[in-house]
Amino acid sequence: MTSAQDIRPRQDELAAQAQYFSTSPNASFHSPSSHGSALTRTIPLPNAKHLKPFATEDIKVLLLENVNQTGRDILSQQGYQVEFLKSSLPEDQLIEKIRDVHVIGIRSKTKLSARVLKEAKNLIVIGCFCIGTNQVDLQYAADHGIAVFNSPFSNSRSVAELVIAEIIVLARQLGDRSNEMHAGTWNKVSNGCWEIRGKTLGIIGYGHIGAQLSVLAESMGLSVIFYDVVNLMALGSARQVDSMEAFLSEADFVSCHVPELPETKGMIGAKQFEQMKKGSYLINASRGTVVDIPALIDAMRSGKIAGAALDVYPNEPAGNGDYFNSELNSWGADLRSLKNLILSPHIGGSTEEAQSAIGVEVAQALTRYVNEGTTLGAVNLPEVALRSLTMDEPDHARVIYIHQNIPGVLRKVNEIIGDHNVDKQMTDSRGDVAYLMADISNVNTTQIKDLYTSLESLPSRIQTRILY
Ligand SMILES: NC(=O)C1=CN([C@@H]2O[C@H](COP(=O)(O)OP(=O)(O)OC[C@H]3O[C@@H](n4cnc5c(N)ncnc54)[C@H](O)[C@@H]3O)[C@@H](O)[C@H]2O)C=CC1
Ligand SMILES: O=C(O)C(=O)COP(=O)(O)O
Repeated sequence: MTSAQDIRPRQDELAAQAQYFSTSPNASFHSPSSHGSALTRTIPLPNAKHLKPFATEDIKVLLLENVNQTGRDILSQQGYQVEFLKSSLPEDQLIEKIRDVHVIGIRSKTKLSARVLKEAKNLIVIGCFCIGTNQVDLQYAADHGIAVFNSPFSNSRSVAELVIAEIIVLARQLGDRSNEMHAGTWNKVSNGCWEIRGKTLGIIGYGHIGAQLSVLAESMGLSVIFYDVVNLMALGSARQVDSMEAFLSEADFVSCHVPELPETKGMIGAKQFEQMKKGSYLINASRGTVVDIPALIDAMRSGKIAGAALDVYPNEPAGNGDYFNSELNSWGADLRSLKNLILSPHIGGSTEEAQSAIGVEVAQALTRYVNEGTTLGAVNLPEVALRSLTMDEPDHARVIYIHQNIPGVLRKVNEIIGDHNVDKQMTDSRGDVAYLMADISNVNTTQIKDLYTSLESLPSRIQTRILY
């Protein structure tokens, strides 16, 4: 039986490893072949039940934006050092903190730009505890061997349910009536208030959220049409409309569910409001940049649009209690003055169910990546996995080699590892970056160090890790 003590490396082993790897190349982070030495430390863990590449207590994790307790627990139980903050950080503070950490967990607010990631010398993986990954420079991360994971659908239902609520609230001007009652005014009206039965909901972006919304809306008597750049199977009686103009002219409610992309920025602007039905409604719970807010304000003031619900904004405050101000957004005050406009603080995915599931899903992906190198579900690297290495055999090692996707690399890598018995190997590429994982046997510690040095010296190298 292996005791908990057995799976920790001895202090003298740690010291020897640290010394060995402190001599590894440590040039500037700009070069793909120059990640910090902490990434490539190989700590032997004989008899460990699960493969652990580092002394787990060396792994530093920074969690921002109030990541759910479920995720915090999973990471802490690994023995990692977990620092948890409730809000996001201003860029200068983020840069200070990110320098140190191997793992960062964020939600939709924290921008991990190339400028920030350039400072992240020890970072091997980013967990987006949300769906969207537009806040991360995915290409920069891939080019530097930093994997990015997200939770592709754990909060989709929560968003769809919120939108259903908003459709009814807008149709009945319920937000305004509630505000009036809070202010002490009784204002019983039916003018401009409608049932949703028989009306048409137009969904832009028929992905995970759009499709959930479609099913819920039909069950409440709405007809559903959708617009998407991809030809998709319509659920129930929903119908895809190919032209945006035809789509907009038919819908009573338009709800946006596209990712933030160059093509979706400002996709609903003055021209699109012009094409919408008079008295129709707009809902945006996707990303703040998708809707041109000054154009929305104009369309609502003119009476073209009878109501709108916004959950997301081009600039969002860093944390709870912060002022949703007009200094950040010149139109902030104008928005707050409009009638039948629901403003919510980016809560589409904020339910207990969604956050708890996301915490588990992303924390597990991070743990698998750190401990085993598995990239299944990564959004910016090729997806590679091998069945678990049996640690009962101490002469086994797992080689993880992230490299530029150029001709001749595999031949060179296999020349290096080919002196040993390669039990299994998998390699895949995505754009300019390739990921190789190989389990080798009949290899001792000295040979592993030689392997590491040889792999590091290849010009194609982005990152080498050897787990044993
Ligand atoms: N308010 C909130 O709290 C939340 C917001 N979101 C946002 O919602 C977005 C959508 O989420 P999912 O449905 O999971 O994404 P998804 O990737 O499953 O679906 C997006 C759909 O949009 C389509 N699309 C892409 N570009 C388009 C374009 N130019 N025109 C028309 N359609 C286009 C895609 O083909 C796809 O079918 C996320 O990217 C995220 O930004 C997600 C979760 C929570
Ligand atoms: O999942 C997403 O993409 C969201 O927009 C939800 O973001 P949040 O986790 O609430 O910051």
